[in-house]
Amino acid sequence: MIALSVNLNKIALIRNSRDTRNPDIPAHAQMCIDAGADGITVHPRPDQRHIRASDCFDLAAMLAVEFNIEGNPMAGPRRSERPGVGDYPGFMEMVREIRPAQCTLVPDGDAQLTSDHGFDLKRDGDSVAPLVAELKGLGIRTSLFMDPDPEQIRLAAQTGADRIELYTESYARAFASGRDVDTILGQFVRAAEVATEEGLGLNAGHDLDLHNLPDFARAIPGLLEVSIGHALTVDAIRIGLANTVAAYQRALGKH
Ligand SMILES: CC(=O)[C@@H](O)[C@H](O)COP(=O)(O)O
Ligand SMILES: NCC(=O)COP(=O)(O)O
Repeated sequence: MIALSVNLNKIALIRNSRDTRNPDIPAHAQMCIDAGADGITVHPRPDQRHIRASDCFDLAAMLAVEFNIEGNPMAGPRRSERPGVGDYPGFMEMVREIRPAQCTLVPDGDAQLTSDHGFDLKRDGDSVAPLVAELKGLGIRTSLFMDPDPEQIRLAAQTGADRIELYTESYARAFASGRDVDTILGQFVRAAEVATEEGLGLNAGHDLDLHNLPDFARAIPGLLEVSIGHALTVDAIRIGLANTVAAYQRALGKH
């Protein structure tokens, strides 16, 4: 069965628009879990635009499901610019202390609007591999955010990573446009096959939604987990959180 890990970034974005604890991130996580979510994902960025370091510690203290923390392993400490908000301690510093079930390394720069590319391990493999080794040494399942590029995925296996997360925006865009869907989906099927050949577990995420998820879930061999936040949050506003989580579980083939 493919696990659904709900990403809480956009809930935190709403919370940050006021000096408030509403929505309360741990309480919202619990509602997702009560509605059937298999895990919780957050992406604490250095500017703390949405998920803050404090949210990660609050969630770690209460979650009874898998906790997946995503982020750039090279992101160092950053002083908070907002009164009452603690500083960002650095991504690896935070993960070392929290030791989540899974850590997904994402090569995001500070100026990016959102995650928009996977690792280039031809260039960065030598710097990523020691970080993977350290995280695995801490008992943390380690995943790398990757484009559906077989050569890069083979390099991901050489870093010692446990899993990769396929960056699915190209599929989501093709699905929305109706153009080249089979070709693009075929790229993801091949990427999944290579991941399995290399002994890598397979996750996927970014811009997945209720429309494009069923075909993706049916087509991709060995898919273990999807992490979904943006579209899921919008759907929850439209049809309610419990209905939304149930709808995404159905879209994954669970009834
Ligand atoms: C890595 C990825 O694709 C998403 O998990 C990421 O968390 C999206 O970040 P934003 O929610 O900041 O757009
Ligand atoms: N890793 C993908 C994720 O956690 C959420 O991405 P999105 O659904 O917000 O695009």
